[in-house]
Amino acid sequence: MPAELINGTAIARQVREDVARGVAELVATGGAAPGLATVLIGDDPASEVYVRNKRRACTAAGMIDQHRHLPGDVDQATAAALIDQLAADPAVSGILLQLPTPAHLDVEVLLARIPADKDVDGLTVANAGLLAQGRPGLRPCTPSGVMALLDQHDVPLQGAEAVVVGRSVLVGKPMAHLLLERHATVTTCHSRTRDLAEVCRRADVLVVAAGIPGLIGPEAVKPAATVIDVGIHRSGNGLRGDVDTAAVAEVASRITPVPGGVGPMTIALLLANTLTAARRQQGRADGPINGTTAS
Ligand SMILES: NC(=O)C1=CN([C@@H]2O[C@H](COP(=O)(O)OP(=O)(O)OC[C@H]3O[C@@H](n4cnc5c(N)ncnc54)[C@H](OP(=O)(O)O)[C@@H]3O)[C@@H](O)[C@H]2O)C=CC1
Ligand SMILES: Nc1nc(=O)c2c([nH]1)NC[C@@H]1CN(c3ccc(C(=O)N[C@@H](CCC(=O)O)C(=O)O)cc3)C=[N+]21
Ligand SMILES: [Mg+2]
Repeated sequence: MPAELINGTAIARQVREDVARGVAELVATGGAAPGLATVLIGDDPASEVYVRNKRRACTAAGMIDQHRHLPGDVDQATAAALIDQLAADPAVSGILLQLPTPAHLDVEVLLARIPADKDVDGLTVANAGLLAQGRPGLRPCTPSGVMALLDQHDVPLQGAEAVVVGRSVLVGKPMAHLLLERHATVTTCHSRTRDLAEVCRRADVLVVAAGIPGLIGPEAVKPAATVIDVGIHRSGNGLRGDVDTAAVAEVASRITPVPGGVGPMTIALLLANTLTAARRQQGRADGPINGTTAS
C-alpha cells in the first residue's frame, strides 16, 4: 500500500491562520503589529523567490513587512550597520538574514549582531545553546515545522528510532535536538557516515536534509517508516527533494512531498516565531515560548 502523503501546504495554512488570529488579537488589545525584517544580500534567484514568499506570508498574517535588500558587493561594515539598525528599531520584531550570504562576508559575525529575542530563525549562538540545553527559546523554523507535521499525524516519537541525515546549523542539528527533546533515540548522519542506507533503515522516523537530489531510495527505508524530505532542488521547471518520493512511497507509511511538504511549514513557523518575538518584546509573553521539554 503506498504511503500517505503529509500535506504540508494544508497544515501550514492552519498555522498561518492561527498566527493571523494572534496578530489580530495583539493589535486589538493595544499592541503593535509584529514587523519582520527579511535581509537579502545580493540577487541569487532562488533566495529572491524564498524571500518574496516570506514577505507575502508576513503581510497576509497582518504583520509589517520590513524587508531590506543590500547589493551583493556590500562590505561587511555596511551589512553589520544594517543589522544594528534593525536590532535597535522597535518596529522590527524579527530579523531573518537569508542564507547563503555572499562569500566575502563573515556570516557568523553578522548573525551574532542579531539580538536573541529578534532571532526568528533561531540561528544565534544564544538560541542554539538554549535548544541544545532543552530550554525555551526561538527555535529554527524548518525543524520546528517538521515537528508540527509529525505531531499533526500523531507520529509516535517517544522511544522511536529517529535518523536525521544532515548536520547543518540551520536544519540537521536543531532537528536532532528537537527529536531528542521528545524522547526519540536519535542518530545523525552526514557526508562521512559509513553505509548511510544501513543506518537509515533503522529509522521509524527518517528526516533527510542533505541537499543531494534523490539521495534516499527505498533501500534506505524501513517498511512503514515516516519519511520527511527537507531537501529542495530546482530541476528543469519542477522541484524535487533529497528522497526518491515515488519509490520510497512504496515502502514508507507516510511521506512529505516536494513541493508541498516541509517548505510551506518553514514559512508558517517563521511567522509563528515572529509573533512570539513581538509578544515577548511587548511584555505579552504567556508562559515559556516554543515548547518545553516533554515529560
Ligand atoms: N524546505 C525547506 O524549508 C528548507 C530546505 N532546505 C534544503 O534542505 C537541504 C539541506 O539544507 P542545509 O542543511 O542548509 O544544507 P547544508 O549543505 O548546510 O548541509 C547538508 C548536510 O548534509 C550532509 N550530507 C551531504 N552529502 C551527504 C551524503 N552523501 N550523505 C549523508 N550526508 C550528506 C552534509 O554533511 P557534512 O556536514 O559532512 O558536510 C551536511 O551536514 C538543501 O537541499 C536545502 O535547500 C534547507 C532549509 C529549509
Ligand atoms: N536564514 C535562512 N532561513 C531559512 O529558513 C532559509 C534560508 N536562510 N535559506 C534557504 C532555505 C530554504 N528555505 C525554504 C523556505 C521555503 C520553501 C518553500 O516554500 N518551498 C515550497 C515551494 C516554493 C517554490 O515554489 O520555490 C514547497 O516546498 O512547497 C523552501 C525552502 C528556507 N531557507
Ligand atoms: Mg545550504
